[in-house]
Amino acid sequence: MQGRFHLYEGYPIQKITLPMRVFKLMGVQTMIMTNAAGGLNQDFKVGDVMIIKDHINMPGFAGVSPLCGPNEDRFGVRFPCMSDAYDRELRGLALAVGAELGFSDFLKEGVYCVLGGPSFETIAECRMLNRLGADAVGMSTVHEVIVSRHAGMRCFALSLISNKAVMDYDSEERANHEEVLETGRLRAEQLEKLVSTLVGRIEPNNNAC
Ligand SMILES: O=P(O)(O)O[C@H]1O[C@H](CO)[C@@H](O)[C@H]1O
Ligand code: HPA
Repeated sequence: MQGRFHLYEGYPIQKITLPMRVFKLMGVQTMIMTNAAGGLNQDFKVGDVMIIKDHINMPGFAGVSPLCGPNEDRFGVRFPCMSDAYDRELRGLALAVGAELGFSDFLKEGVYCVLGGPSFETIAECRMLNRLGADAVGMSTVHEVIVSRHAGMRCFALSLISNKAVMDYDSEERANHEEVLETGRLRAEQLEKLVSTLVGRIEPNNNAC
């Protein structure tokens, strides 16, 4: 996909995730997703690339899920498991490929938390999310992962740490979209190399539904 839809754009969550079901019907077995995210983990630097190992679905806590409504049995079960949402094998492969490409310095692993946006987080919210176990925060991806997993596709996702979440009341830093876009431009070529090399190494998913 060239870009994606977001909750904050006003789309119903089922429309945001419709492309995943289209991919499933096209025979796609593995979903690779990328996003830009604010770094909550104090060890992360702007420009780091975080392999997502798990997520915290904040909108889900409030009953906002792309799977709300009658279950589409054609795609998956009513109550899909999410404890293995981000494929362990693909995460390992990405770390290995990243090391081969000399990217280990900026390749990390962590937990992504999705919020609705479009406002960036307050300082208190960033502190809370970090204490809850999130390493990065953003406004996308998790809904797509949930629908992909429901449909039995494997998921792999990367967050580019485009900015550091502001955690300190004395800080002069302010989250802004220009910085997000600029960091994206700086890492674009390396991210492309990482993803294309990874794709070349992925074996077909023989366990796919
Ligand atoms: O998650 P993606 O779409 O990469 O973009 C992230 O960057 C934008 C904010 O700068 C938001 O859309 C947020 O979700
Ligand atoms: N917060 C939420 N979403 C984001 C951020 C952030 O700091 N950076 C990029 N997307």
